[in-house]
Amino acid sequence: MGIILQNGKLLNQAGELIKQDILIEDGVILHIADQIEAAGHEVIDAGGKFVSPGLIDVHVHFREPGFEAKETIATGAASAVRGGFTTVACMPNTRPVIDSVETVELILNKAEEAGKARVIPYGSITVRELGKELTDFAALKEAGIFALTDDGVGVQSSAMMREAMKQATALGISIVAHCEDEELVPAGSALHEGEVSKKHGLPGIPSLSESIHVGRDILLAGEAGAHYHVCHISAKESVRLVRDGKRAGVNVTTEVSPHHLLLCDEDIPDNLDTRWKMNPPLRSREDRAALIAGLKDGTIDVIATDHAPHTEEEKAKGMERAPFGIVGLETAFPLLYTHFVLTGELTLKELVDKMTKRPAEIFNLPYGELKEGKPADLTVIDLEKEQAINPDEFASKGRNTPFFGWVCKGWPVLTIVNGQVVYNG
Ligand SMILES: NC(=O)N[C@@H](CC(=O)O)C(=O)O
Ligand SMILES: [Zn+2]
Ligand SMILES: [Zn+2]
Repeated sequence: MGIILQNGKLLNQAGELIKQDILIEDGVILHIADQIEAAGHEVIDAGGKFVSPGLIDVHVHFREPGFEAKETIATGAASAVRGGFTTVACMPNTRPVIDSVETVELILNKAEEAGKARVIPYGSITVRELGKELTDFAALKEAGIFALTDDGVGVQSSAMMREAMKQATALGISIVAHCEDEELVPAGSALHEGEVSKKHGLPGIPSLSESIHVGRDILLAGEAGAHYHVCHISAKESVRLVRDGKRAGVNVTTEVSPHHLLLCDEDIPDNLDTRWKMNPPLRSREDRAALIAGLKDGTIDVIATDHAPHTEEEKAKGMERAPFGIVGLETAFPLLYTHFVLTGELTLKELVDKMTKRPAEIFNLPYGELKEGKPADLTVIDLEKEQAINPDEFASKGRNTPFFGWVCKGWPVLTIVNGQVVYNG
């Protein structure tokens, strides 16, 4: 016996919403048609709502092992499916760092136990993310990593990155980079270096600290023939470099976070509330415009949340001392739908593709599309439902979001992973 999801509306190639039924059996999409007879199957009525391929997020921080007060794999995976995400790739800046087969296995086991979103761990590029010694890429690949990254910090040594690109390419693994040249980042800086940091008399984080690594790495990726992916792109110069790299035939891809698309440094309140503190920082209004342009012209491939939960106590330490990072899984779709699709900046299909099909394509995942024979990962989204963002309702332990109180439409109401209903809100 399978499940029939009846009465949902699916996007077709032309971007129109068409009413279709979906038959799911043994975790797989068996059949999609205008109408499928119940014939003994369990029926779920989608009530005319939008049925999307399950959302994919290639950049989340789940904090386990080591920082379980911020988030665990179970709470992170529950947060993911509440936000409509069926597959998430979790970052290795845990303690221990995900630099060994044992830690990869621990995460895969915890994710399996949680039984919510599919969680695929990144392995670190360097041992303990210290930038001194490469990890055993072949062993990590064998253990089931998503890709390699030292997210949280940049790989400072060009020689180390050059060698990483060579080894990863030989094994068919992507290199994913947090781009930050530490020498260009003043101690204690928290805001983008610009008018707003000046106004507050604070040292700033220059765009160059990101763009220098983006440029360097695109050259290295070109040499190695690597797939190189830039994390949380934030500066207009970085967008230009990625655009040029693509034109030159380098296999460079990039992601942007909802907060960098929606906010800029001018939006940071004068009291310097730490819910506006993340790395990279909110940059200028022109940077934000360049990110939107890059998203539209395909320079920026995907949207990823960089979900980065921290405790209330840590975030209460003030702009200079609080940790960088905001949560994002449970607000991404409604925020982007409301502020980009309903405003006419993006079509629904463009937004959904950046959160499903495209991340699957660039990382070779068998998900991201509603097609017969594909794993049954899908999300029912109520495009009419309107409500305010309320962090107290999050499944995540993290409550640190600058979007509290924002009224949005487009809330995920039902999430299915591998044919199992894992969220029904
Ligand atoms: N983005 C952030 O502000 N913080 C991330 C680290 C990172 O993504 O670089 C974290 O781990 O908290
Ligand atoms: Zn990062
Ligand atoms: Zn991150």
